[in-house]
Amino acid sequence: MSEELRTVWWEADAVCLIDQLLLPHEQVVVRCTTPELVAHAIKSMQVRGAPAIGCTAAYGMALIALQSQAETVPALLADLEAGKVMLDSQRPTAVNLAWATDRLLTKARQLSAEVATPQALAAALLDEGHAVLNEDLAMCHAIGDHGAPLIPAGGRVLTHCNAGGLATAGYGTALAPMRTAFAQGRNIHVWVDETRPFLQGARLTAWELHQAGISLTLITDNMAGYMMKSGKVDCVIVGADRIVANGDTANKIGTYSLAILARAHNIPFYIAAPTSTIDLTMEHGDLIPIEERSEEEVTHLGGRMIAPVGVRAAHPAFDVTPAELITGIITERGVVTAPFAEGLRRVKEGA
Ligand SMILES: CSC[C@H]1O[C@H](OP(=O)(O)O)[C@H](O)[C@@H]1O
Repeated sequence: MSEELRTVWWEADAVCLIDQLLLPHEQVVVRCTTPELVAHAIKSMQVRGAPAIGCTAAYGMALIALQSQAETVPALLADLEAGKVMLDSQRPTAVNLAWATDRLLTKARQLSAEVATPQALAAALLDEGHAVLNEDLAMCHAIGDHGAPLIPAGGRVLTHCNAGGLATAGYGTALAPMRTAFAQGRNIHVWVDETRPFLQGARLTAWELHQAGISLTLITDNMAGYMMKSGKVDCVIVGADRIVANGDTANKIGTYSLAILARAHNIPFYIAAPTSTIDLTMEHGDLIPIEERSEEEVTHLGGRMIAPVGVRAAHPAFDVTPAELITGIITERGVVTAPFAEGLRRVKEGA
């Protein structure tokens, strides 16, 4: 199997990441040498996917500390508070962004009484950024271990968007069960939704699975129901951007439709996500902020206008799947099934 993918990493005083806007035909590394470049990478989706955004933002906070001109620790804390506001504002739906900036700011406050200089605090925050990344990698593999046995004997999994290594530090969430089952020698086939309008499936998931040697078929989003009705899908596994206390889950636009189709065809529908994607502060899915992205991402394809000039387009980038349509939520601490509230609290609190 190809060398394990790395999506975001720290190197030579910069947050480095694969420019996902250029995949699959170009593999270009972006070096974010300033917090503003980190913010741009998140907003523009050079890096995307909830856990990958979280890892990037964690290093973004460390970069803010390392480049701060603060002469005292309290002044550095003020810079970090402002930096959190700036980074959190780049994208609203994936909870991992605010989770990561909050973790780094909380760490800074905890250490502020112990460290003597802003430089010492900055060094400690870089270590925390490394911890976030390494924990994410471990969580992805654990999700693979818990998720692989859930793939039915037929091994035919439909997935949506990209919740693979490119959406995490590496290895992936929704793709982790397929990667792990494949590594265990199982016969796996993945139906990959292209995922209009940003084409994360066609450009990123297809690239990842092809690189890993895992069998796949690319389909347009409107083929999913046909494949299910034709008996070609054994289960659905998708990622998540925010899972709230009752199990309602925000994920890429089109996920809700898949959940309805899966229920209609009695096909198991799984969410795969690390516990960092669980947000117990929100009671239900109606509270999840849904990002509206530019109309041009719908009216244009590959930089070329596909709609008539002057035509408006809607572009909600996510939708919410109600908990009652979800068979199970695969986390690094095990699989949570209905009733979700107690199980999500258990895995989130690490019990
Ligand atoms: C493992 S999180 C992946 C998640 O993020 C994607 O959204 P985007 O590409 O806009 O960042 C999509 O919802 C994926 O399921």
